[in-house]
Amino acid sequence: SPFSKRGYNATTCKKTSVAILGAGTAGITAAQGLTNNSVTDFLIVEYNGDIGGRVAHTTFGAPNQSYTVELGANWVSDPQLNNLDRTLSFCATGASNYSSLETFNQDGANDFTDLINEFETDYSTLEQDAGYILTENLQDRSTRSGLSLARWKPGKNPEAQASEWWGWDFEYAYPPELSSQEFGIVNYNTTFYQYSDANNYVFDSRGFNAFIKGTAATFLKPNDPRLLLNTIVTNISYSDTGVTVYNQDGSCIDADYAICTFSLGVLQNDVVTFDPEFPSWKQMGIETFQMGTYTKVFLQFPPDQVFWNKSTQFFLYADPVERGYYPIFQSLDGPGFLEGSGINFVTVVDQQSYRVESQDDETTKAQVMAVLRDMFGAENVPDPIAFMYPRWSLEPWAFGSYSNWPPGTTLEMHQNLRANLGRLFFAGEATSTEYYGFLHGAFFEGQAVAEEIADCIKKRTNCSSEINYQELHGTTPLSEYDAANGWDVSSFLTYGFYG
Ligand SMILES: Cc1cc2nc3c(=O)[nH]c(=O)nc-3n(C[C@H](O)[C@H](O)[C@H](O)COP(=O)(O)OP(=O)(O)OC[C@H]3O[C@@H](n4cnc5c(N)ncnc54)[C@H](O)[C@@H]3O)c2cc1C
Repeated sequence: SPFSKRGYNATTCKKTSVAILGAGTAGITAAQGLTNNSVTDFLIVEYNGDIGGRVAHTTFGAPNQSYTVELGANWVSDPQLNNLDRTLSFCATGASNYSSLETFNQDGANDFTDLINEFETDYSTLEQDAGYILTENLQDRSTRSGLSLARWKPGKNPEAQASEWWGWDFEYAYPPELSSQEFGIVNYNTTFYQYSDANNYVFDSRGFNAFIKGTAATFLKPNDPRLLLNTIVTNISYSDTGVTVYNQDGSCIDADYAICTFSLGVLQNDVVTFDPEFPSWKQMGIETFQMGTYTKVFLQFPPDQVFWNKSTQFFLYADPVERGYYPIFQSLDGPGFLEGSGINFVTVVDQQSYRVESQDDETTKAQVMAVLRDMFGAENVPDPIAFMYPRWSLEPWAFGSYSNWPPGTTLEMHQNLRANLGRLFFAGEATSTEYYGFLHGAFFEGQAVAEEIADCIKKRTNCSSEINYQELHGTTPLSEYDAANGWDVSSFLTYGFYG
């Protein structure tokens, strides 16, 4: 038997009907879904001391000038806001205006909005081609080749690269060469065309996860014994009749069913062992999808010495050497946001994130300050009074920020990531076919799995297995674009250019 199980005595395991592993968005909506279906015998097991997962915030700023800032998820679109939960509507948000943008290079202000416009025109062709790929069931390709076919060729032009980063990497946390054209476009369109292209930036002093806590409070009492915080799962044994969960503190849980909501990063890093080992179709699903990293580096300047235009939201920087080197600064000290805060933050993704997250604060601060002084003039930029950033790629309960769909990867492969193994089910942002990466992806997946399990419990029958593919094919037949494969949109023909 696996090492991690040595010393456990099965008779002392806590017994429950459903073990929910993780108290992030998917875990909490799963518990809500069970409750709504009269299944109240569940245990939620969470690594951290609080619920919320990757919707996480902290207090940032100099003494007496501190504010709540979001380390993880930050944006939510308007109708989504109401869809998710009513408590969300009371979160303070500001509308992000992506036209409120100034562009820079190493010599200061430099207007390259013509390149951004050019990218947007070619992106429309990319979208249209993605529609053909999907509806004609053609072979997928990378967004890089899709963009090249649409005549977008940034080459080594730093301003063109920055325009492209702003239009692609900023959303997916991966460059175009590592992203699927077909599903990347699906992902964007199902969110921003289906819901709304209004993207609201949350800056609520309670933190964005107030909505998850608000949701949890509708069915969990204060200190509810069903919520096991600070409990680290190390091994999960599963079969067609039940699941046993072993924790680092020596405790264990015997459950009829379990829902694993751990991030793709956690699954890929082998920090939790599964018994029996995953079959190859499952392992392939896990290893094929990608866990991205997106890092927000926060700076606070003396509020009376703010050196940027306070009516502008975004400041895009084109580095002459490295693509994606401190590319986007975002002001929180502006109308509708944290006015008077002096806070500005810069976002990096992918390889730049890994570099920033593995170096110390002082090194990163010196690099960011050098960029800001190139952009705004050394004489105008004072030293920051506060500096901080999270290290998502190193968090043992996340190992990254959110998932991405690689080029040439079929819906069948994604279904393998979603599908259950006996009584062990999976939910989270990465298992969402349309909304992977997004908070609402996790939200819907948690709910859907809960409904499925509640149904099995009520009918007193074994859950039938979710579909999986032992043999992967080059493409996915159109007939498989259905609910059984996680494809819930009524018709993709109504989106984008086919609308
Ligand atoms: C920097 C960043 C920016 C983002 N921006 C946005 C955005 O603007 N808009 C948007 O919609 N989405 C955004 N996201 C994505 C969004 O945060 C996620 O999609 C969503 O929060 C994922 O929820 P989940 O329930 O799937 O996973 P999680 O929130 O990761 O929940 C899983 C839970 O499992 C727990 N866990 C892990 N391992 C163990 C273990 N061994 N034992 C016990 N518990 C464990 C974790 O602690 C966690 O609480 C962003 C994410 C990051 C990190």
